[in-house]
Amino acid sequence: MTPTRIAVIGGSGIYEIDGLEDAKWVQVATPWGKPSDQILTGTLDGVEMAFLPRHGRGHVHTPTSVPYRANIDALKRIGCTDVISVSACGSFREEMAPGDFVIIDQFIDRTVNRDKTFFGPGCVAHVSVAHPTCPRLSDACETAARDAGINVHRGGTYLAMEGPQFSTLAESRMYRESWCADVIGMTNMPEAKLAREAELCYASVAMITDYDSWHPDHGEVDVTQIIATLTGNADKGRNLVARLPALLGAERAPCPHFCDRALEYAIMTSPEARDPDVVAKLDAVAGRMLG
Ligand SMILES: CSC[C@H]1O[C@H](OP(=O)(O)O)[C@H](O)[C@@H]1O
Ligand SMILES: Nc1ncnc2[nH]cnc12
Repeated sequence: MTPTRIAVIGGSGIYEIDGLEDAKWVQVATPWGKPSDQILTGTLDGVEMAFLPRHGRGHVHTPTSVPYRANIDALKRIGCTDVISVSACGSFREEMAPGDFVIIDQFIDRTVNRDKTFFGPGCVAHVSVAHPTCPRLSDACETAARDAGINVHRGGTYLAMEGPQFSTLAESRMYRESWCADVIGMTNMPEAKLAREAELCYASVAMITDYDSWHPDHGEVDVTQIIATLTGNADKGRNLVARLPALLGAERAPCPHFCDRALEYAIMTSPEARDPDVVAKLDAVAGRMLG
């Protein structure tokens, strides 16, 4: 058993969480630059917590400029074991209505302008992301959502687009009808891939804010409307997060889905061929395998 530390990455409209004991904002330096913001640390029901606002307080980062590698490295570096992403998303399904939550289990990565791996020349690794989210952590999120009285859907495919513009009507229809995506957002990729490389359990909670542009009875996507929906549902998100420590516990057994051992057979570069500078940057993310 090892100590649990639950990280919450808050998306648009979520820039802090309340109720933490011994709460303090800490700056974490990483070899990948500065994270989006300081990290709010503390405990909740006796469990270590960490909160990072993805876009920074005041919403300074675009979906493209979010320093995804620094964020995941910083969370790993301070001992986080589980990462829960909370994100605003558009819906491609009539039944996934604004105000509902979806526990995501698949992604289609359409982002093109982001650093997607910690590895590179001098230390090459290939992890599997066939199942990019952790079922154990997703179970806890689903239970927390149901107990909080949230209308929650278990399972859904998240289309990650580059943005920052919303989709055209033709794109929206294609993602929905041909690609069978369920929700759309701009940030969960490469975040989920990097969490897997860092051997962190990752779950994604999508808060539906709109119907994107495909829906004949709803207009174009509009940020004001998105923020109004988010604000109206902020209590639900807070309630869900508050229930996680009791569900996950202060001590954790190894992940039955191997998220915390994802690098076990992934590193290809032989020890004598590894670049020491590249290896040094991987101290937090892959120290278990390279140290
Ligand atoms: C404010 S609407 C578009 C913006 O909201 C979502 O951000 P996040 O996933 O961090 O909640 C979406 O991905 C876009 O970045
Ligand atoms: N329709 C949408 N498309 C992309 N990102 C979003 N975030 C919230 N709604 C969105």
